[in-house]
Amino acid sequence: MPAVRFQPGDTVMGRWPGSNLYYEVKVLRFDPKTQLYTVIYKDGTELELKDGDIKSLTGFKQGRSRSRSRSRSPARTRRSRSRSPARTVRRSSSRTTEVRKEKFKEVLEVRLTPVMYFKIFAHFCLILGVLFWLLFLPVMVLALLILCAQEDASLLNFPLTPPPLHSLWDCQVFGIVLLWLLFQAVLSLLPIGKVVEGMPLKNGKTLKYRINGFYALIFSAISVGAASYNEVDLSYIHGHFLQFYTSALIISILLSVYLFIRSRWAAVDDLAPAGNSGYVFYDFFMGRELNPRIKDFDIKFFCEMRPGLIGWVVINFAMLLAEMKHKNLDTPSPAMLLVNGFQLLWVADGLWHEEKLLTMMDIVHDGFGFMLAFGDLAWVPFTFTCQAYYLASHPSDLSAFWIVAIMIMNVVGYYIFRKANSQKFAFRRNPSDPALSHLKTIPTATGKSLIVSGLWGFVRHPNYLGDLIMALAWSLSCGFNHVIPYFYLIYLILLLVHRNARDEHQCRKKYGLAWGEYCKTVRYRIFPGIY
Ligand SMILES: NC(=O)c1ccc[n+]([C@@H]2O[C@H](COP(=O)([O-])OP(=O)(O)OC[C@H]3O[C@@H](n4cnc5c(N)ncnc54)[C@H](OP(=O)(O)O)[C@@H]3O)[C@@H](O)[C@H]2O)c1
Ligand SMILES: CC(C)CCC[C@@H](C)[C@H]1CC[C@H]2C3=C(CC[C@]12C)[C@@]1(C)CC[C@H](O)C(C)(C)[C@@H]1CC3
Repeated sequence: MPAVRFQPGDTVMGRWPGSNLYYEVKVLRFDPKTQLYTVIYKDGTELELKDGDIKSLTGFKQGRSRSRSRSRSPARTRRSRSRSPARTVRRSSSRTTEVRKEKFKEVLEVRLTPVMYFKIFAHFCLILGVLFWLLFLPVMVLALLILCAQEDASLLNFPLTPPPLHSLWDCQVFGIVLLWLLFQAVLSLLPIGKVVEGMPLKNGKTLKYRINGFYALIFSAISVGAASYNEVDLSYIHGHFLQFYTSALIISILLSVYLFIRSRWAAVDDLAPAGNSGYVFYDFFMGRELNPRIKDFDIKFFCEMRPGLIGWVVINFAMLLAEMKHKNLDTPSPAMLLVNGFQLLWVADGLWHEEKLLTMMDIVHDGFGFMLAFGDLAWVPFTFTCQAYYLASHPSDLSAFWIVAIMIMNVVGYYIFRKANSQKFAFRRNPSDPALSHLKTIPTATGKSLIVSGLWGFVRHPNYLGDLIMALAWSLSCGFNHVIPYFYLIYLILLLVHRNARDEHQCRKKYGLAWGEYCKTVRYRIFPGIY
């Protein structure tokens, strides 16, 4: 049994339930049976806290120099936090009521400052913003798909006539999507491929992941090929594309609700840094739990890499067959072949390097909520396929010159993307790797260094640049008749510019002056000479 660290009367720092905020509290007693401390906050609130939620004043002050957000009064920020079911709140005595009245007066006085008005306004905007994205994203994908299928796929055709609701639903399609998810889940659980450890979590532990994405791609390709060979008509996907989207959307909503509900029972250490504000819609959108798992099955890792990504290439193939069928072609058009080939390469590359995803912010930092569930299961397979969907019903006659130019562009983009990602990964794993000894570096106070030559000395995010060059090649394959095939490129520019800002903010915090020096040496973020 662990020793009792604190005695009645000790002043310590207690975590406010469901948040990462600590306040000064007094220990009232310790219950050896439940192993809980009863503590009293300055506003008279009595709570029972676990040992792990209490820090000594000295220990906390040392930690606080790292995190400055924890010294406010709980009464001022209580509305933004949720309560943990594991703990009980007791407020009873008249003394408590008196203290609370006093505190309420103080709170009102504080709230009436312009800063507090601004904060309330900012929170209000945040909730409105999240509600907007929750409704807007699914509708936008639907609009994109409707537009893509129209003979004249011009944006000028807005507003679109929405299809009748019942036409968006098909039980059989829903069943196929469920089967696809199940098939991919079974493949991911097969005892093939190595098992690796993820990055250390807040509590110092690591999770294990089975890396077999590339095998899953091969298995899926063989299964789809066999189905097609046995005259299963894959162009059915093209004919029922809206219904497929609706099914994926419904599943992503159900999954997000499940994730949100189960997060109520998650331990504090399992929660993501963002997504635990106490605002229901915001937390639902961002995701509360960092790595939700059912036994060893990691739901986030699975969704990020499997059903959507592999689904993307299967849908592309279905569009290729649909193009041949509808246009009575013996072979697919060159544009369709380019799009299929380029995107298959991108997906295969991602699955080949699946392990690297474990170090990315999506896995290490972001919670798994509606944004990623919808993103992985609906956004990726139904917007990333938009070029193939477009080509299935719109011609793009490419001259031999264009075909070669586009292929060169994709090769250049892929080279930059792969080389930059692999170089950084190898350098992080072993900075003294002899193969990287030619690279110039800047040391940082954390002990890690930053590469400042080669691709990482050209721009600060060469991997983003490579990705964008490839996206441009994919879009150019569809010609210049409509802007719709450029949707992916526009999305990627916005996403990567935002991601770059987020990443640079983190790096500035992590590396301080060294990051400043890196930015001075390598002036442009993504586009040389422009941004
Ligand atoms: N198609 C899509 O939808 C999509 C969306 C997002 C991302 N992506 C792709 O995913 C790939 C990974 O992107 P990511 O967003 O995870 O960012 P990333 O560029 O792979 O990682 C950024 C991190 O790299 C390290 N770093 C930065 N500059 C460095 C330098 N000069 N030397 C050494 N290390 C340095 C820093 O972390 P540490 O110092 O802590 O190691 C930084 O936080 C990219 O190729 C991107 O294009 C694709
Ligand atoms: C508007 C939204 C709903 C946006 C949703 C975005 C996410 C679906 C993407 C954000 C980062 C993306 C990403 C991959 C998949 C899609 C995202 C999660 C990725 C895992 C695909 C495989 C690649 O090789 C990759 C590892 C580079 C890539 C990383 C980023």
